[in-house]
Amino acid sequence: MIEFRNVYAGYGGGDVLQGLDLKVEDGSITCIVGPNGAGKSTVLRVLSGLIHPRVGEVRLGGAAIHDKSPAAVLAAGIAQVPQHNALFGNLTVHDNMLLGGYILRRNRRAVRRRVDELAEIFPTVAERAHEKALNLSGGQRRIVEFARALMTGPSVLVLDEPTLGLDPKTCQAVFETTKKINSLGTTILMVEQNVRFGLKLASHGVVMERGRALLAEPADDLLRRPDMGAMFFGHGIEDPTAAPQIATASTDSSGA
Ligand SMILES: Nc1ncnc2c1ncn2[C@@H]1O[C@H](COP(=O)(O)OP(=O)(O)OP(=O)(O)O)[C@@H](O)[C@H]1O
Repeated sequence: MIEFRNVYAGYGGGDVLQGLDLKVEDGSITCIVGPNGAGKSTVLRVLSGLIHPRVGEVRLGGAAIHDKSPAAVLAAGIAQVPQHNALFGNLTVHDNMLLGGYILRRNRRAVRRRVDELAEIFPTVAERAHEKALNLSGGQRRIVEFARALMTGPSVLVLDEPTLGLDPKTCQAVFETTKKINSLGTTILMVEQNVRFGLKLASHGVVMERGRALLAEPADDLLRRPDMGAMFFGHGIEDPTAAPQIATASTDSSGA
């Protein structure tokens, strides 16, 4: 479990996080939503060791991580998928994957074995292995970015606004890839502007406002709250212009 306890943190001009308490259960997909400036991205920066809290603690599996460097946080098992365009376009998919592994390990054989494992899970990694990354479609690129972030074998994957600027088809690839990664045992913590997308994908939802967690509930319950859209986002969260339609096999067959 990841736990933020009474965290105050910011950028020098005052605290953005104002006594944040937050729990991310093992095995969950936890999505943080909230208005602009609520401090959502700051939570991720604190977690990844880019900012250290002025007050409070962040724990992973009971061990304090709030004073660690980004490299140490990665080594502890928390990996982040950059927002987008994170691949080296002129390198092949395979070489991009290798680079993801060399960050932590110099053992070439172990790194190659890990690429093979991930290529079994994500067919794109195998099928496009020798293609330059810049020749992939948006959805394929996202899949490779996610797969590469798994090269270090993290227990937690962090996604910062994974649908930002993406077309609906690529959003669908993000949706399915995230579900797959989670079903294989990786905990996901994400921040998402697209509230409907994020809460449909997540098992747990957290609503942040002014640097604190206002609500923390099962994501389905948050989605059903009639006051959510009006209270925090200025529009109904079922507004089709506010979110792409995400098709899931079990709940929705209307297509993306
Ligand atoms: N690098 C920075 N230096 C100084 N202030 C920052 C920096 N990054 C963010 N802030 C400020 O911290 C506050 C919270 O920003 P943060 O990015 O965490 O919010 P957010 O909830 O993710 O919002 P958004 O959806 O707009 O990204 C904002 O007032 C923002 O201006």
